[in-house]
Amino acid sequence: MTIVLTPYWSNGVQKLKVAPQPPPKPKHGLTPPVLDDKIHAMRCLNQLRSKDKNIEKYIYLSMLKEQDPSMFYKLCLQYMPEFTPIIYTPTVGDACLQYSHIYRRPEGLFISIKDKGKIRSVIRNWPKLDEARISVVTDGSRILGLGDLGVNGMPISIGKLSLYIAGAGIRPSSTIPICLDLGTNNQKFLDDPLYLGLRKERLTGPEMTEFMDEFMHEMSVAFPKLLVQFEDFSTDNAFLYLDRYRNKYPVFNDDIQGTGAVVLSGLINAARLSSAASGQPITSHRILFFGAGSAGVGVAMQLMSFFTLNGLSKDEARERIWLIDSQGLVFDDRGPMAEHKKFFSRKDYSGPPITDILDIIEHVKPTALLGLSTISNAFTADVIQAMAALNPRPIIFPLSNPVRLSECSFDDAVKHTNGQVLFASGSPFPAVDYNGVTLYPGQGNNMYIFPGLGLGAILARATSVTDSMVEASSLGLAGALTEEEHSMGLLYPQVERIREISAHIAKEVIRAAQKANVDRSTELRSLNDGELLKLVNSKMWNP
Ligand SMILES: O=C([O-])CC(=O)C(=O)O
Ligand SMILES: [Mg+2]
Repeated sequence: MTIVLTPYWSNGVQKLKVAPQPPPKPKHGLTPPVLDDKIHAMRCLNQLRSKDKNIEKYIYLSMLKEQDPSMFYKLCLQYMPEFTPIIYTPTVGDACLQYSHIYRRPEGLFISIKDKGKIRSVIRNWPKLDEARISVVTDGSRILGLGDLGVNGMPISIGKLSLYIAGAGIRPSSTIPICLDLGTNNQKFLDDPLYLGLRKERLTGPEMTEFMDEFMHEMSVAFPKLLVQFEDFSTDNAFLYLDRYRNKYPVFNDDIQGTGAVVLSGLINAARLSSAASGQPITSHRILFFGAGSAGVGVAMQLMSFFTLNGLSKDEARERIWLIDSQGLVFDDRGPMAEHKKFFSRKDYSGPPITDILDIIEHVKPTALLGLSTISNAFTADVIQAMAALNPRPIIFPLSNPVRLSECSFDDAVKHTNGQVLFASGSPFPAVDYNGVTLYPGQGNNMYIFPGLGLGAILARATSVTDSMVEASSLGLAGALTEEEHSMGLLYPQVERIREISAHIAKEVIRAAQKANVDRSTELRSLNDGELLKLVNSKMWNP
């Protein structure tokens, strides 16, 4: 069947597909005599590759994106494994650290605490109100593992949205990077004359919540079709805002839910291989988290469904998970603790605190060790060997970003497990040759999830992003591996296939939205799976 749908980027008035207008051709004589598109792509690539510092590459690509977005996204799609570490993790981390120094021209929307009470008028200054579909919003309070970077957090919103455009075909003009300036507690920035944000201690408490309430309300009024992705808020606020707004507006938190979904997906594929080697049932996995912040607990929550999908009750699932924070194993009798840790705090242990990770491994006997601590090299040779002694194929996921904060390298994980490790990291590591075999690391980064999850939520015009939609994105990703990728021992699909993967995830997310009755594009319900996938693909913008 064919149906005519409102394009997802239109304002709803227009019912037919609108072909975007190509930019006017420059007049004769105003461009060089020979300017071939393919050769120009090579020229751009050569310029990129001639820079020896990654931050220089980042700056070059930012300029290219501004001056020639079509070329930028074309190259980005064609050279995904080369581009993502520059426009995204890990180089985007350096771009954030240095933002106030490398800044050239404004990009995105800045809303500061000084705008409280008049946020509406600031939002109204955004040039493309009708087209907005997705916004990535940060307050810079916990950028990657780099801490409070204040208004220097803007590049993270920009980087995530570049991946929405490249990876899920969201139209560039439909994206809004936002950085909220609520001050910063980063003294180095406060002392820096070049710092671009307010010189003010970071706002907390009721005034901060009032600001956020006003912001979210005005966003929903100005952009009725907008999905909001919260990014890199400090742990407490990440949970607070997700909880506060998730039933009111279409929002999700990438660090809690996106990371949770991507790790669940990798764990599903890793656990199959690990259980095949050990002969133990899938439900017997024991998962130890090193790090109990927003990402750690978000992932732990999502991993519950790994067990419940395999038949365990919620209580049984919770008992398969252990947390380590800065004081060691998290258990009830240890004393007061942050609210978000309580759910997984162990009730079955009441001895003296266990603080050493090796002692905790000895006590828990985990099959999987997940790092979300931002403590570089916390998984020492001893730790990795202890995991290998317990498991024929240990699952080790050092997930902290950027790469220098990773709990261990792929190389070390391979070496200390005699090549048996099932590995995924948050940031990219190179492949390793071990005994004549090339082993590939997984990249358990939420970049596999958020483009497809967002696209699905946008196309379904979901009123909220339900847990079932997030879970669908995760299962969609886990199921997206090809035969060849399985035979290579991969836990995640190859990133070159991002568009295909995002389309598949989006389709699953739309189905989940329909089941949960949160879809407003109800006309999509009558499509069969093939038709729905085709429709998703047809909605993608191509450079
Ligand atoms: O941006 C990334 O690479 C993943 C992420 O959300 C984070 O580390 O906060
Ligand atoms: Mg993040």
